[in-house]
Amino acid sequence: MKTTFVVPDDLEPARRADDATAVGDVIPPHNKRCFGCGPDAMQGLHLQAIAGEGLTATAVLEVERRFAGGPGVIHGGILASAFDEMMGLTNMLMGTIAVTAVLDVDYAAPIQVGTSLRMDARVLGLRGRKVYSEVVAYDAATPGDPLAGGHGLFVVVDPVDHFTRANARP
Ligand SMILES: CCCCCCCCCCCCCC(=O)SCCNC(=O)CCNC(=O)[C@H](O)C(C)(C)COP(=O)(O)OP(=O)(O)OC[C@H]1O[C@@H](n2cnc3c(N)ncnc32)[C@H](O)[C@@H]1OP(=O)(O)O
Repeated sequence: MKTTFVVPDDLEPARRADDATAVGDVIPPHNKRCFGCGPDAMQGLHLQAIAGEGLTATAVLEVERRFAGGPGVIHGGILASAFDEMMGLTNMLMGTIAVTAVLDVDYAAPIQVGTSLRMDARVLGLRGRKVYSEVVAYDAATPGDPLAGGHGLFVVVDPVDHFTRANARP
């Protein structure tokens, strides 16, 4: 995979919360109306990320026709949304809330509508409030070389303070 995103080589280790979603269970949606994971987001992705060992999670995105960009292939923004959500949900296994500051996507190959896309995400480590995460996507039916990959820099926030301030803006 190619990327210009720089992951510091001296990250602090991140730790799974004691009360994190059990391995094999679906990480609960953080907001029922979330475009990425919310069951009530009618036009959303409805991602269900299964918690893995440590700070990892996996989900499958059915690449529906409504997700098309170019003819027959996924829209780049939809893939970016799915990657953002996958890393955001995986970060929640730490028991903290972190919002995206930087999102980097490597669109290595076209992803066809009608296929199933497996996404494997993991937290790479921390630097103070900064969380570095990555995600890699494969064709779920014929795994081989990754079709795309992503990195994110997330910042841990106090969710009440963050979203109260965000919603108070005129
Ligand atoms: C109530 C429960 C609700 C639960 C909801 C769960 C939702 C979440 C689920 C997830 C859903 C999916 C996810 C979504 O979709 S989240 C939605 C999309 N993201 C946002 O809306 C975030 C908007 N941005 C902000 O609110 C602020 O800018 C944040 C909070 C990110 C930082 O502002 P804050 O004032 O707090 O902190 P700081 O500015 O001191 O920065 C802190 C550190 O970070 C470094 N830095 C910052 N930006 C950048 C950058 N661009 N490049 C490189 N570095 C950057 C900065 O240098 C500093 O580093 P250092 O100097 O310490 O080394």
